[in-house]
Amino acid sequence: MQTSTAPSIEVRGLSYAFQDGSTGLKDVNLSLPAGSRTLLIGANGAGKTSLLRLLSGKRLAPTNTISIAGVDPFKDGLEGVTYLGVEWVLNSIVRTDIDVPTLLASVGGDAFPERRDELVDILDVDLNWRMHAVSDGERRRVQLAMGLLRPWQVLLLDEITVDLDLLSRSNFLAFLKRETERRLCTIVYATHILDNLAQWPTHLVHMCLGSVREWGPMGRFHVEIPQNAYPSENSQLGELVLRWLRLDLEDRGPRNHERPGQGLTYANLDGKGGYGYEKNM
Ligand SMILES: Nc1ncnc2c1ncn2[C@@H]1O[C@H](COP(=O)(O)OP(=O)(O)OP(=O)(O)O)[C@@H](O)[C@H]1O
Repeated sequence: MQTSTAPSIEVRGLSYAFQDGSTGLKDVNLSLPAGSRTLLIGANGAGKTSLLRLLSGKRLAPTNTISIAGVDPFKDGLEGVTYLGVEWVLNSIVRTDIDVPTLLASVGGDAFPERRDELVDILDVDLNWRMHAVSDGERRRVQLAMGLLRPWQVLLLDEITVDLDLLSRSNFLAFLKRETERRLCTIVYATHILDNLAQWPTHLVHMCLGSVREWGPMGRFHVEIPQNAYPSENSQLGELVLRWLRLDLEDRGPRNHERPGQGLTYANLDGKGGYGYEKNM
C-alpha cells in the first residue's frame, strides 16, 4: 500500500471474538483523517491492543470492516503500515552481543541514511553500544530507531515508551509530530502515560469493554479542572482521561463481586490479606 496522500483509517462495524468465544471488540466505528495523530485511551483490558492488532493485520479482521487510504489492507497488502507492540519489544535479537550499526543496517538503515542519522540523534543512541550491555531504556531507544527507520505511512504504536526517560520520550513524541507535518503519514498511539501529551494528539478515541465510547477531534473534548485541584496537578487531558476511567469503572462494577443467582462467591477479602469464601444462600 503506497499512496500519494496521507492515509486515512476507516473502521466500519468491526466486531471481533477471540478463539475462546469471548468478545474482543464490539461494533467499532472510526474515521481517522489522513495526517491525524490519534491517542487511544482506555483502562487495562479496554481493547486497545486488540484494535491495533486488527488494524495492523496481526489478527484477521472480517472483510470490509477496515480501510486504510481507501483500500482494504487485507486484500491489497499492508506495506507502509508499521505496528510496534509487545511482540516486537520482546524480540530477543536486541539482547544479544551485537552492535548498533549492524542492527540498524539489518532493518534497512543504509537505504535511508538521513532518517537513520536523525533517529540516532533524536533518540540519543550511542553507536558504540553493544546490546547485551545496555539499560532497558537504552535498548528501547535502539528498538524505536529500528522500528521507525523505514518511512511508514501508518504507525500503530502500542505503549512501548514506558521505559524512556522524560526527555527521550518528549523528543520522540516531537519527532512523531514532525513526521505527520512533513510527510504523508498517520499515527494511532495507545498509551496510559499522558505526560507532555496535551499538545500532541489531533484526535482522541476512548475505548471501554471492547467498544468505542467516544471519539473525535481534540476540540470536541473539553473538561473543567476541579476548583480544588492543584493548578499543575493534571493537564486538561489528564483530567478528561481520569473522568472517563472513573465512569468506566462505575459502569463495569467491581471485579469478583457477588453475582445474583450464584451460590459461591469469593468477593470478600477476609481482612487478613486472604480470600474468604462465603456461602451465598
Ligand atoms: N487471546 C485472548 N483470548 C481471550 N481474551 C483475550 C485475549 N487477548 C486479550 N483478551 C481479553 O480482551 C480484552 C482486551 O484486551 P486488550 O489487550 O485489547 O486490552 P488493552 O486495552 O490493550 O489493555 P492494556 O491497557 O492492559 O494493554 C481483555 O479483557 C483481555 O483479557
